Amino acid sequence: MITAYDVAAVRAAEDAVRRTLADGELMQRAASGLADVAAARMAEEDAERVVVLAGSGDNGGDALYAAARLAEDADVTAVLVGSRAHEAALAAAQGAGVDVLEWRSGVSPADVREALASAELVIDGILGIGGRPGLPPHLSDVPDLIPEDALVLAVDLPSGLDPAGDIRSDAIFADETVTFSLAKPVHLMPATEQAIGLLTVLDIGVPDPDMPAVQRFSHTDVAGSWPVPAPGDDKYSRGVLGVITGGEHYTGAALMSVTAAVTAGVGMVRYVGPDAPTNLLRQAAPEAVFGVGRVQAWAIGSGMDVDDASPEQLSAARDALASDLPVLLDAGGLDLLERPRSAPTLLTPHAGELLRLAQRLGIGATDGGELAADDVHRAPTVVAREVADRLECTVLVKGAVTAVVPPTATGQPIHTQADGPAWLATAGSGDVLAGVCGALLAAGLDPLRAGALGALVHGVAGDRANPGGPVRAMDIAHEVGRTVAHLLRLPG
Ligand SMILES: NC(=O)C1=CN([C@@H]2O[C@H](COP(=O)(O)OP(=O)(O)OC[C@H]3O[C@@H](n4cnc5c(N)ncnc54)[C@H](OP(=O)(O)O)[C@@H]3O)[C@@H](O)[C@H]2O)[C@@H](O)CC1
Ligand SMILES: Nc1ncnc2c1ncn2[C@@H]1O[C@H](COP(=O)(O)OP(=O)(O)O)[C@@H](O)[C@H]1O
Repeated sequence: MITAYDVAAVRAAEDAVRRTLADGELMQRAASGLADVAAARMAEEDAERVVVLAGSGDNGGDALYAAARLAEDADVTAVLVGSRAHEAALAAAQGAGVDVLEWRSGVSPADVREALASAELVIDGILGIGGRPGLPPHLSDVPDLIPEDALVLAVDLPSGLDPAGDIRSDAIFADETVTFSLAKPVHLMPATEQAIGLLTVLDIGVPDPDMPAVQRFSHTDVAGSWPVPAPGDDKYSRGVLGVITGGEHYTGAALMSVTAAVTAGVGMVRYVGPDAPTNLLRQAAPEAVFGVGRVQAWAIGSGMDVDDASPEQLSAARDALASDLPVLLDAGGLDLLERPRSAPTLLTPHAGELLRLAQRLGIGATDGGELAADDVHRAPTVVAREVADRLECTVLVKGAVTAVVPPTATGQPIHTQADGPAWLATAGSGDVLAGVCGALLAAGLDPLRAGALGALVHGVAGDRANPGGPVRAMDIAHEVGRTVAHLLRLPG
């Protein structure tokens, strides 16, 4: 399990350790680890010219101490970009022969532009966990001044990112981020992760706080979490999933969700839908049985328009929502949930569906205006959290980084997964995800685990279905069973 802790918990853990150490020792550990990583990358890339961007806080201090260490073997320039600089670290850098330039405000000075233009490695120590989202205004063109082929190493986090990972903002994009002992939400959240690059966590001796803020399953966690049948199991004890998806128009959604549930290893699927998808399924997914019956969980709504759904589908969906069984709601099914349920409930919207759902619930933008697509794009997990709190259910927001957000009152961490290639953005891919997560709900997993493990397996299956190339949704569905077998075999 990969785990991240919120900034307040990280600071408290660091403070507790710092009190037991000599003054400045923790920063020395951070700087020395950072310099080792930088030196290793320079050796790999045959790079000699380093530019260190150093801000006002301790993040700049880490970067300047690392600059001092690197100056023994490389040509190092430090650019002071904040209103102040960490005094002792600056003195160390100067003492080691680092060339120091200043860019404290206004447009970039010519000597800074020149240094950056010839940099082979740029160390970004402008802002760390004390940063507010967005680059300081005078530094907004820093990303454009860094040469395309220079390696960018961020200290703790790429400057400009929201340390809490809630809000998307202008930031430096790193090839690698070196953080210290503990990952923070910024490293794992959908609004920020894409700027992190490779994440390297260096141990500087800070122990894990009690409560994580974000968790992520690794591939090797699947073996301990996936429902594996025991000799005494039968198809009913393994879990029957009721599937109410597709319709006369979106027949394929029924096929993809049912196929994925079957290949994910559900005990049995009962499909409820009109003639066209039913006839298709009789041919293409003969494992399914048809009509309402006893189930352990429901997956409702993929490719199902509430205005167009069959009366049998609508009545089965309403009965499911009124029952005490776990329910997954996707796509059109999201329109059916009007109030909190007492049973486990997992919503699986993409960004557009999340916007529609939030608007229907009267959730506004932070400035008090009407919520718009851009608000969801900027802060997907913040909107998902509002929906989760109001409907007392778990909300899985799909994307390159998929986040599974429980209601605040549960005190559970958010889960995020980023296991699949962008080729997964293809019609029907979400229907497959609904089938996999539904199978896990039917097996008795809670919505948070069902959503996170489902997203992991869906992503890995998408990759394995055609490594490095395009993938069609049905191929993801067909790959799910083999993917589960592959993941279950991984050594722990
Ligand atoms: N804690 C530990 O034990 C260890 C910590 N370590 C390191 O310390 C780092 C945290 O250091 P930190 O707390 O000094 O915060 P940091 O991010 O460097 O500077 C924030 C300052 O910048 C400013 N500012 C903020 N946002 C801004 C913006 N958008 N635009 C413009 N200015 C902005 C703001 O100043 P203000 O504007 O409020 O006056 C604030 O004071 C951490 O990431 C890690 O690298 C390691 O050494 C290991 C041990
Ligand atoms: N850029 C991306 N990288 C990786 N996965 C993605 C990306 N974009 C979308 N996905 C995944 O593809 C699936 C798309 O689901 P969805 O939008 O509901 O498609 P549909 O409604 O056509 O079935 C989701 O699982 C999502 O996480």
